[in-house]
Order: sequence, then C-alpha cells, then structure tokens
Amino acid sequence: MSISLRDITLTYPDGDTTVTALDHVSLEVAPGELHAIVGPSGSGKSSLLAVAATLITPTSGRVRIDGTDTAAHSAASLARLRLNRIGIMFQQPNLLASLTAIDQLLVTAHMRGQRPRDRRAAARRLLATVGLDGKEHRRPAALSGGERQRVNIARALAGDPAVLLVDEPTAALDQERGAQVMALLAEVTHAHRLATVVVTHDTEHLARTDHVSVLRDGRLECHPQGYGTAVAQHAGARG
Ligand SMILES: Nc1ncnc2c1ncn2[C@@H]1O[C@H](COP(=O)(O)OP(=O)(O)OP(=O)(O)O)[C@@H](O)[C@H]1O
Repeated sequence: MSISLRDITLTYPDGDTTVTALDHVSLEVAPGELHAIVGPSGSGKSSLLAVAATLITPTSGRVRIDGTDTAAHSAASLARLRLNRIGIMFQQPNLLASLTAIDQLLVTAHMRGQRPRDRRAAARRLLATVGLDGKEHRRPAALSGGERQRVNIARALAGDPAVLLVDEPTAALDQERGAQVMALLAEVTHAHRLATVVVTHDTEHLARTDHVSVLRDGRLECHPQGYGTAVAQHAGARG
C-alpha cells in the first residue's frame, strides 16, 4: 500500500477540553487507486489529509507512506519524504503569478531533484497529459480557472511522487469543469500508478473514483459496494 493509516485518532485542545477530529480511522490506498473521502463540514476531512501528508502527527495510530513508517523519522527526513513522494493539491491552485505553466512544473521538479535534462521533457509531457499542449508558456492570468487547476494537477505530479493528496478540487469550478477535473484526476492516478486521496463535500463526480468513504464526526465508513451507497450515506449525514 502506498498510503496506510492504521487506527488513527487525532484530538485538538479546545479550551479546558479536547475535540476529537479523527476517531480510530483506518484507510489503505494502493498504487493506481483513487479514493474519495466525502463528509460534511467539520467531519475531519482536512485533518485526515494533514495526517496523511505527515503535516500533523496523530495522537495515536500509525501512518505509512510509500512503505515508510513515518513514526521512525525525524522532522527533516519527513520533510524530504513529503517533498519527494507526496504531491499535495490545495483547493486554490496557488500558482506563482510571474511563472509560465511549464516553469511552475520545473520549479517543483528541481526541488525534487529531478535531473535537469529530464525535467523539461517530463514537464511538457505532463502538461500535454492534462490537456495544456500549446499553453506551456502562458502565465496564470492568461489561463482559465479550469486550466489553472490542470496546471496545479501537473505540478503536483512533477518529479514523480507516489502519493497524491487533493483537497476539494472541484469547489471553485462549475459542474462541467468540475467533472473534467475529477476525470483527469482518475486518469493520472491510473496512468502514473498513484495512490490518490481526494477529500470533497461535492458528491456530483464520484463515479470516476475507485472507492468512496464517508467521514462523519471523525469516523470513517468505507463502502465497498460503491459510490451510490456512499452518496446516500453522505446525504443522510448532512440531513
Ligand atoms: N486547529 C484546531 N484546533 C481545534 N479544533 C480544530 C482544529 N482544526 C480542526 N478542528 C476541529 O476538528 C474537527 C474537524 O475539523 P476539520 O477541519 O478536519 O474538518 P473538515 O471536514 O475539513 O471541515 P471543513 O470542510 O469545514 O474544512 C472540527 O470539529 C473542527 O472544529
């Protein structure tokens, strides 16, 4: 498994008491698998992503990323693991305004230590994969919202990570562009054998995912029988 969360509990201090954001959560994601986590606001989605990204150490439980037991690592070696093996996509693309699409990818590939002569060709291939052939030299202001999200996806993949963690990728997009971005995430997950986790409260585009789990009050319920059940459960959780 590229992502293995075992029996994760995370509590935050809250005045004189604590809030349990994740309550004995277990999740396994294999290479080439797109796993969506749906849940209402406050259910623990961001906390789960932050734990999987090794940005927060859980109160208890075990996190393995790409075969590495994160508990055995120093802060510096976790930072290296994050940089080299984990692609993180935040809701807002956070692209650098002054850089062209290809340069956004080259910066990441450089930080990940990819050899200079491989970087440019790989960046071009990735931009073509996400449908931006011919737009490599455009800056963010000359791209649409959907295109910026595509650069965001390609940038997360620059340098060949094993794991992709995605926070609300469709939140700022209309239905059609949201569907396209989700389809693209499924495509790159399968093509690059990534272990991908997408957290979302948007249940419209789950058909493109391989697994759906529902997060409710910090507890994760897996639905092997498919996304339809998960959507019904999520609707129940909201109502
Ligand atoms: N830094 C923090 N300190 C205290 N409580 C926190 C902190 N971060 C999150 N929480 C609490 O933990 C619970 C889970 O929050 P989290 O942000 O992970 O949920 P979420 O599903 O991502 O919500 P949203 O969709 O609104 O971002 C909530 O009760 C929240 O108030």
